[in-house]
Parts: sequence; C-alpha cells; structure tokens
Amino acid sequence: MSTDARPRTIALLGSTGSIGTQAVQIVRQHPEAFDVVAIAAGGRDLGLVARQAVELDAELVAVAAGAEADLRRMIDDVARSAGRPSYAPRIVVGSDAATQAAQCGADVVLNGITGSIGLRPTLAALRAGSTLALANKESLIVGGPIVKALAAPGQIVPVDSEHSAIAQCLKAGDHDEVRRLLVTASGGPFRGRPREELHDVTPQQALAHPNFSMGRVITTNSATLVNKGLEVIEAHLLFDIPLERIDVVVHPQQMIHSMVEFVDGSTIAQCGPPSMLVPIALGLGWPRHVPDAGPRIDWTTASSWDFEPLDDEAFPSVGLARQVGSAGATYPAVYNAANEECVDAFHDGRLRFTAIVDTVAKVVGDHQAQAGELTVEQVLQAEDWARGRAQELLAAQ
Ligand SMILES: NC(=O)C1=CN([C@@H]2O[C@H](COP(=O)(O)OP(=O)(O)OC[C@H]3O[C@@H](n4cnc5c(N)ncnc54)[C@H](OP(=O)(O)O)[C@@H]3O)[C@@H](O)[C@H]2O)C=CC1
Ligand SMILES: CC(=O)[C@@H](O)[C@H](O)COP(=O)(O)O
Ligand SMILES: [Mn+2]
Repeated sequence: MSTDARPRTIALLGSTGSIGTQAVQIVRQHPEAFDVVAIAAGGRDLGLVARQAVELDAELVAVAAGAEADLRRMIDDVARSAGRPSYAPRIVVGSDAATQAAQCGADVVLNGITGSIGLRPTLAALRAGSTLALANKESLIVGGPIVKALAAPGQIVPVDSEHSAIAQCLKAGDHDEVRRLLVTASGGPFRGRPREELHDVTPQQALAHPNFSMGRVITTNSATLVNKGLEVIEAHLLFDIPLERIDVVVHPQQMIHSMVEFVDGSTIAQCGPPSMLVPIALGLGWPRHVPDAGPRIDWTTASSWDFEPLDDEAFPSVGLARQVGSAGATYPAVYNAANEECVDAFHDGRLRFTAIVDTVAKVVGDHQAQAGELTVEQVLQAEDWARGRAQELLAAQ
C-alpha cells in the first residue's frame, strides 16, 4: 500500500498493550509497508516481549522493568525455536528505556504507552524528527505547549479514534471554515444511569466497555467520562480549535468516530465499526489508507444509530476537563495525575466510583500553578504534587 520505496521503519512503544498488539497485527498483515525496528514495554510480560522481538526482528528491545538476563534468555530461547539462533537485539532496561526506543530515528514512533509516563518518549520522538503516531493522549495533554512547540506541522498523527476521525474530516475544508468539532462518546457502561446509582458500581462493571477492548486505565476513564474530558483537551491542542467550539455527543454504537461542522452548516463524519485497527493503521501509514486494515460497515443490514446529549450531572468529568484545559499551565497535568492515582485506588477497592472525579476535582481545586512558560520540570513537579495530594485525600476519607 505504501508509496514509499522501502517499508517505513516503526518504533512501537507499549508493544504488549491493546494498541501495541493491534499495531503488530497491522504490521504482520503488511510487511511490505512496515518494518518494526524497536519495541518498548513496561516489562510485566517479558515472554510476550521476547516473542514480539523475535517475530518482528526488532533491533532494539526496551523494557522499563525486569532483569536484562531473563529477557535475553527468553529471546534466545524463542529465537532458537524459531530457527534463528543468531538473533541478538540490543536490549535496554530501565525507566528511560522507552525514551531510548523513541529516539532511535524510526520513520514513525507509535506511542501506545498508558499514562503521562509517555511524556518523555513523546518529546524524544519529536526531537528525533520521527512522525509521532500518538495514542498516548496523556503526553500531549500534560505537556501541552511544550509538545506543540517541538512538533513540526503534521509531525503528530493522531491515533485516538476520535482524533483520527477529525483529522480525516478536516481534509474537507480549511481551518477557518470549521465551525465546531463534535467528539463522539459511547457514554460508557453506565450511560443513562443517574449519579445516585453510580456510587457503588464495581471495577468489574466499570471495565465492561460497550464496544472496545482496551487497557484498564482508558476503560475506567471511559466509564467516568474522564476519557472524553481528556479527548476534548486533546482535540483543542491537536487542531487549534477553542474549547468552547468542541462539543461532546453521546453516540452509543460508536459507528461515527467524530465529526466536523463547517461554517456553511455541512457536517462531515468519519464512520466504521468500532475498532482501533483502522486508526492505528492510518497512524502508521498516514496519509495513506492501509488496505483491509479493519472491519467495514455492512450497509445492506437494517440498523439505526442514536445520539444523546451528555449528562453533566452524572458525569462532571468533561466540564472539569474544560476548566483545566482552559486554565492551561500545569492544571491538565494535575487533572490527569490525580485521575491516574484515583483509578488505581478504585481498582484496589480504596475508592468509590463517583469519588474518582470528586477527588480529582478537589486536587485540581487545591492546585496553584506557577506563572511563566511551562517546563517539563514544572509538569513533573505538579504531577508529583497531585499524586501526593490525591493520596492524602484518599487516606483521609
Ligand atoms: N486501547 C485502545 O483502544 C485505545 C488506547 N488509547 C490510548 O493508548 C494508550 C495505550 O492504551 P492501551 O493500549 O489500552 O493500554 P494497555 O494498558 O493495554 O497497554 C499499555 C502498554 O504500555 C506499556 N507500558 C507501561 N509503562 C511503560 C513504560 N514505562 N515504558 C514502556 N512501556 C510501558 C505496557 O507494558 P506493561 O504491560 O508491561 O506495563 C503496555 O504495553 C493510552 O494512552 C490510551 O489512552 C487511545 C485510544 C484507544
Ligand atoms: C477507541 C477510542 O478511541 C477510545 O478512546 C474510545 O473512544 C473510548 O470510548 P468512550 O470513551 O467514548 O467510551
Ligand atoms: Mn478515543
């Protein structure tokens, strides 16, 4: 499919996760178009890392945690079984391993790491001049102006399904012709339930996303609608549209992945059955569509699609995200870091579902951002502070 003379080289960050493993599927399907040269993971499943390294013939294998000797032994075992005993990639272990993979000079760095820990790899990929296929929305949101200042026009290609959709819809007109962006939301597993019914929902219920199989953090964020709050800020940063011209529309079937309304009243939507394969493939192959990347809509079967307004009372997370997005500075980083702490606490049984966003709101309310230009150090300091403040509130409840 590629018009490039040779396959694009890819660094795959978060290779063992939901985004990462689906990216491997795309690469497996299109070896003529994509060549994975580096993979990075947290290190929770070294066996999978070893299997991916051998299958993809990666030159660099990076993990945040784990023993290098164990990973080397596993890679050796898999390589021997695969009839390639001489395969010996460079292995990097440690907290900056993903950053090293990000700066390897690949044509495309797909950042599929979860959480704001993805910030340094995002910055490294941009500094290295790679195209950044961005699933890790947190790094853009917390880094905000720092990430934007580093990125050349078109260097960041969104992989988040809504933003991939908007990027495609925006091809229909110029920036000054856009009236508003419409970010669609599934509404999560608790759509339609009033706030008083949400206090005691369980982690298992929160993880039952209606349409997508994703990692724990984003799935929980879909249930609280924090994901949609993050996505509104993400859209604002990616497309330079003011927050007040970005609306959220609940669309339970998630067949429309987002829309752009133009000044003449025309709305362009991007549709497809809910699947991340298409946005991931488009992120790797941008601006070219990858043949047969994902499922297609069957227009011969009767079906209907629904749309509803967002219930801001049951789900105050989007309104809060608009506030932090408009305050800028370290406020989005504080919102995200406090949320990451609260999601863990919810899954550990230390926090009720509705207290996730209530606690995030308290932490945001207590935050005092420093004046002046935002720096990475300020972001990291604010995140530390937010995590600590969230833990104090959790301990005091
Ligand atoms: N899944 C989806 O459909 C979508 C995801 N996204 C976004 O994509 C990102 C990834 O989500 P998802 O794939 O669901 O998450 P997962 O939890 O499934 O995967 C996260 C991946 O990141 C790796 N990782 C964690 N910490 C580090 C680290 N320090 N260095 C390197 N790798 C690390 C994990 O490895 P390990 O398991 O070893 O820790 C794992 O491979 C998130 O930002 C999410 O919001 C956006 C749209 C859709
Ligand atoms: C697939 C994807 O991009 C996720 O961010 C997804 O959008 C989650 O859906 P909701 O947050 O709308 O439930
Ligand atoms: Mn999304």
